[in-house]
Amino acid sequence: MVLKIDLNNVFHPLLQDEGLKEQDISSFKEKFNKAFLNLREKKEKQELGFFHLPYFPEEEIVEIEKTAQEIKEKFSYFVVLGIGGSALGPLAVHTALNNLRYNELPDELRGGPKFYVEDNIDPERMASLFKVIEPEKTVFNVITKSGATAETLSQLLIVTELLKKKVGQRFTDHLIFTTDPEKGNLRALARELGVKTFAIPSNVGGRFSELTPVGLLPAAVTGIKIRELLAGAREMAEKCERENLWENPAALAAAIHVLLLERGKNMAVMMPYADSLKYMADWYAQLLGESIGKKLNCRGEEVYVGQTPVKALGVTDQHSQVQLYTEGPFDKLLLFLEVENYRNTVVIPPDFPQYAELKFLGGHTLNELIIAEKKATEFALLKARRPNYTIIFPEVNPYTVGEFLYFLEAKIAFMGEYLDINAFDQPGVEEGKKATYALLGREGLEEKRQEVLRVQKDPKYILS
Ligand SMILES: O=P(O)(O)OC[C@H]1O[C@](O)(CO)[C@@H](O)[C@@H]1O
Repeated sequence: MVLKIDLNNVFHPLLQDEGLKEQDISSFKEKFNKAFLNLREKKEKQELGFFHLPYFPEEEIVEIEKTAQEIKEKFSYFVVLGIGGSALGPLAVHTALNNLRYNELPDELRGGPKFYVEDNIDPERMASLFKVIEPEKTVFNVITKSGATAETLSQLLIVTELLKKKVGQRFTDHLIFTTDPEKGNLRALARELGVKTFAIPSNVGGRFSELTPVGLLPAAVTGIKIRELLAGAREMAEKCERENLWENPAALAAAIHVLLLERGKNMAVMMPYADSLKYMADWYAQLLGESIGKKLNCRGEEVYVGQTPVKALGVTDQHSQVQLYTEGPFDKLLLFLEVENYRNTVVIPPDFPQYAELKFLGGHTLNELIIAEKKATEFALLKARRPNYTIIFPEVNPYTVGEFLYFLEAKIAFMGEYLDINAFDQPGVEEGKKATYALLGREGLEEKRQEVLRVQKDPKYILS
């Protein structure tokens, strides 16, 4: 059961000038050949580690599975502390593959301990976490690729104090670190404290790290078959090696995004028709936003390129955003996520004579209804000349999720090549990070602090 990618509604004649023609793809072949060779070279030189993740070393998988088993036996709560790529993947995969009400299930029906992903540092949220977990029965998985992210390290300080109060010097038994193999504060702390630590390969950036211990450990702890995830990613990796543009799913989808971006489709909506895939749109928003939103190209010229990610949920957002998608500006490319077989079936009862006007619904299932609504929306968008494409999950399972994650990562890598930008850095977030540290009084940043404080707020623009 493999993922299918339906591109009909990108090439459909009903789209008229808003869509693409097959010739557009043919004329893109030269760009593809160059991108393909560049990526192959980067892969061979071990510059882009995510390409190798589907072939994750067996001994590391065994170690993850062993640790996950120990956690399941000893702990009742597993809390991820991380942000961005260190949180969105674990959350998306958990939501996709575990019961949607996982934490509410009785112990015997859950695949592992109760699971929380704490990315934001909203104090109300953090305080509320401490009302539902028991620290002495909790393991905190601190995830940060750089080992230097202020949000995550603040959380580490907070839970360390809490743990010390509850379990004393054994607090390190309640911590697991996932970080760079060599660099960063967290790696140094791990050495000093002797905390169990997993490595994120140094050539894998945060937003491409879901198929490393970043995602694999939380998945294994909550009962997800991580070998299946990797097997799905492997199948997709092989497809993304194809040297023919029409047969290479990542390269073709990337070409479509770039061609349509050049024609003003500067927004990319992801709209899953499944609550289980809702957080995939959050994960993808970071992947697309941070990777493709760039001021400079690889030659240092100012290009200000990007495709703004928009998150939506079918059918919920049919009653919220779809009006805009069908009649608003012609600036969007939509990506639907469709599920052929949901893991549950709910029947709409047929025999309620007193509800005569509802007869057309009775006897169907919610499964039929949600699929019909997706197809109807897709049709309405097509008629309104809005290009869209669909990734079809025969079923949401570890294998198809593995395929999906890898497909989108490879697509982003191709987009970066086509656009001649570095899809693997994020210089635009550095100014804000530095200003935060300066405001908190970090040594050596006094000048920056003064610069931030000089940007005065004019009271006349503050209303109350
Ligand atoms: O995993 P880290 O290093 O803590 O970084 C968290 C996130 O911060 C960023 O560096 C910037 O937002 C992301 O790219 C990254 O996923």
